[in-house]
Amino acid sequence: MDDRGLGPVVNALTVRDLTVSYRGHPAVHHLNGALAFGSFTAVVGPNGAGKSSLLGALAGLLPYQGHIERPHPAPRVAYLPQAAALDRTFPVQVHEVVASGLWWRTGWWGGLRIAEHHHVRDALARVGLSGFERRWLGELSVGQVQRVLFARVLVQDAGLILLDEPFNAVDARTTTDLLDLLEPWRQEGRTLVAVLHDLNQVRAHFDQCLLLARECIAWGPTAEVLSPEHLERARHMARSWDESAPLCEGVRS
Ligand SMILES: Nc1ncnc2c1ncn2[C@@H]1O[C@H](COP(=O)(O)OP(=O)(O)OP(=O)(O)O)[C@@H](O)[C@H]1O
Repeated sequence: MDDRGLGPVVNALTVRDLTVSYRGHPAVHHLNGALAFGSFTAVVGPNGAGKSSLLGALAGLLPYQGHIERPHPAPRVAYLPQAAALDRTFPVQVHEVVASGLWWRTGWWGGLRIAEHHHVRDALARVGLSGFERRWLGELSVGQVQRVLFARVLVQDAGLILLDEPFNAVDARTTTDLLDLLEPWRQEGRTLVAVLHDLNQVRAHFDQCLLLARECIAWGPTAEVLSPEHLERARHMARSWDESAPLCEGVRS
């Protein structure tokens, strides 16, 4: 939650005046706030609100202006991209995708030892894909691919987990199964940020919420953030976006 004026808070991550832009057009404007350790934060907002751009910057994948501050030692970060960003034609097997989440144990070019193979197998079992190790990614359904990506997150054993639309285009049963994986993370004290569109899911599973419409509409306890006034303001902002507007002064791409 936003820590301005609230005194010392131990945060997994703090953003100060964060702006993410593409060719000078800001997708996220001057964002300030923080993620308390162990908090579950949903990022919501209309299409084009900058939610994926924010996660990309937090994951260290996109350039930004402003500051992203992490404690020392910083928690390891796991990032689950939007399914649409994944090339499912890439010839890779399920066990390789999951094992890529073990780089922090093996190094980028390290081979897997027995223990790592067991981690991969156990993670696949937890997401309901026992025996799928040698299947090609391109053979799997959208929901099964999402389970594979969750298995990769599980083996990453990260303190800060970033999920971009993790339940997009997956059926109700898969969503329920994957939502069940989140609750242990709460008990384990992991910090979670997820981009979501289903506000009922947000209310049920996330104590904190950031409502984004390129700028912050509200950031704090979910019940306060998802008020009719805030949601209407976000909708209103989205109607007024002009993709051909002049570049924001001082903003680099
Ligand atoms: N790679 C890119 N190059 C140029 N512009 C981009 C790029 N990615 C996103 N944008 C622009 O940044 C703005 C925010 O996009 P972003 O994908 O972050 O929004 P979002 O809230 O995640 O949207 P959605 O809910 O549709 O996934 C949009 O105007 C989009 O066109």
